[in-house]
Amino acid sequence: MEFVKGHGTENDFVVLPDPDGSIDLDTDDGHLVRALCHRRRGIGADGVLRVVRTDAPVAVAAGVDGTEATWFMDYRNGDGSLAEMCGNGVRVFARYLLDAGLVAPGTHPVATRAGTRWVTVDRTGPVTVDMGPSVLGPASTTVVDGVELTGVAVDVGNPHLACVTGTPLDALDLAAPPAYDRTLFPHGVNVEVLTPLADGAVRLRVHERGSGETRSCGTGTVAGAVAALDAAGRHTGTVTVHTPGGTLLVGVDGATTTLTGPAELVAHGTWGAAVPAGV
Ligand SMILES: N[C@@H](CCC[C@H](N)C(=O)O)C(=O)O
Repeated sequence: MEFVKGHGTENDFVVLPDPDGSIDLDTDDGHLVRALCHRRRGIGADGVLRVVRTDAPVAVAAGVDGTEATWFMDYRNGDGSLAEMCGNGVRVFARYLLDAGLVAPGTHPVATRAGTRWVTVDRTGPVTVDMGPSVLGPASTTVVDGVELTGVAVDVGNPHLACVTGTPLDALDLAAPPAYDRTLFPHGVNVEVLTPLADGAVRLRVHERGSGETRSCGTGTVAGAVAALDAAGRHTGTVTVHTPGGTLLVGVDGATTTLTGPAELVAHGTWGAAVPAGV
């Protein structure tokens, strides 16, 4: 099985070219995905980006909208679970499409479980995705490393709880899944902790549903920017988001949000391993 390894601000992915959608990623609740993403026994990644044609049976069965897009980003978290969207992933996905000669430099639609996203990619430089509108929800609390934090629900196609806090970020242990309101987030949630907006910028860390603490999260970055603006009494603006893995730029206007940052492919190879038990 051919694979490509890529990352966006160190949020890393195994890219699986599978135009016909013939690779079985579903058996045993995503056993193959867990094996690929395992950092000791596999390739190692936060998630898998399967590259599938929108007219392939698995894409049709997933209910993706193939009217505009030729390619479906079938995203899986490192634990094998499905997620609706991945902001860094879709930028790496576009980098792969360009590198593989499947699209030309420019702006292209990519189908995701959260709908179509338009991604602008060139041979070099950052990749920008129109993330669509972010929807602010109610306030809610979480407990991170024994510290109770208040945040705001933000729907970026996938669920987030973004907590703007004065608590020093570096001291927090984000390895364990934070507690959250299961009524508000019945399908789980990604939890961001971030500093208040200062000089147009924030620092942000994240615990991702299905992947644990990651070095960056694109949808989380947008959720954090929207929450930081909201906390500052604003609903539009441009926010520079510093994550442990790098810096992203978020634009928020009345209609949509955009996410800009690096997206790189770093390796390609062949996965030939028998899928190990116990992952
Ligand atoms: N890292 C991604 C988000 C991946 C999905 C997330 N863990 C979820 O389950 O919703 C990003 O860059 O947005």
